[in-house]
Amino acid sequence: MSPLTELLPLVVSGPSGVGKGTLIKRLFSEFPDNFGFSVSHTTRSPRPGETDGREYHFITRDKFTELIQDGAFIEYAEFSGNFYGTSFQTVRDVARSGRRCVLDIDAQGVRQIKNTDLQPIFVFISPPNMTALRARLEGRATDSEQAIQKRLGAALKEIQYAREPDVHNYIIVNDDLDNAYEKFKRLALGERIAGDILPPLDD
Ligand SMILES: Nc1ncnc2c1ncn2[C@@H]1O[C@H](COP(=O)(O)OP(=O)(O)OP(=O)(O)O)[C@@H](O)[C@H]1O
Repeated sequence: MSPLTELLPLVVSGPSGVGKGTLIKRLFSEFPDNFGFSVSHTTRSPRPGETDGREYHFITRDKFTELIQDGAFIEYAEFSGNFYGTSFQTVRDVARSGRRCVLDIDAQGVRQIKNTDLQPIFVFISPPNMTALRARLEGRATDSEQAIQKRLGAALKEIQYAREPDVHNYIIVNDDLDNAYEKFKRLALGERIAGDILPPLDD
């Protein structure tokens, strides 16, 4: 197994509610010294309890635009009026601290990363089916029914993109959480794992 410091960044993507955050959180709590999260930049205001540099780097719109012009971002996007982006510098800082960088990124971001010279490992976290995905979004109780509908629509697009050849190096189906975590952990630690196959989402 190669030392973690030599490992390429790990890009984790998958539909909202599939359990990316859950898997990443568990990995970080089991291996607090081995992994580093890439903290994104955003123009949105901090929510109560959020600290600059921890959840996000909070910056102004002018500064964000300046960074875009400087080519500072690996990927960026605008959601409901705010910009969010991952800078090359953030990923480099994590690597310099001797940790493997883990990025939680949507399909649009995956497309953008593919146009850079960063050559990460791409892992797609898939729901076992759409019914389970809806149940998780409802169970999390952070979204209105309308927002859940929107997330499910976006999920179908994420999954369609994941079906295209050569987009992801690995697929992990998050059905039973412990099983999925075991695979995710081994992959993150640099082992070669037998990935799963994308399930048909026809229910
Ligand atoms: N294997 C699983 N079985 C059942 N529930 C799960 C499983 N994995 C995660 N969950 C639950 O599903 C909900 C969504 O998980 P989580 O917030 O980690 O998703 P996410 O992919 O990070 O979403 P987002 O992209 O919106 O941040 C949480 O309530 C979590 O506890």
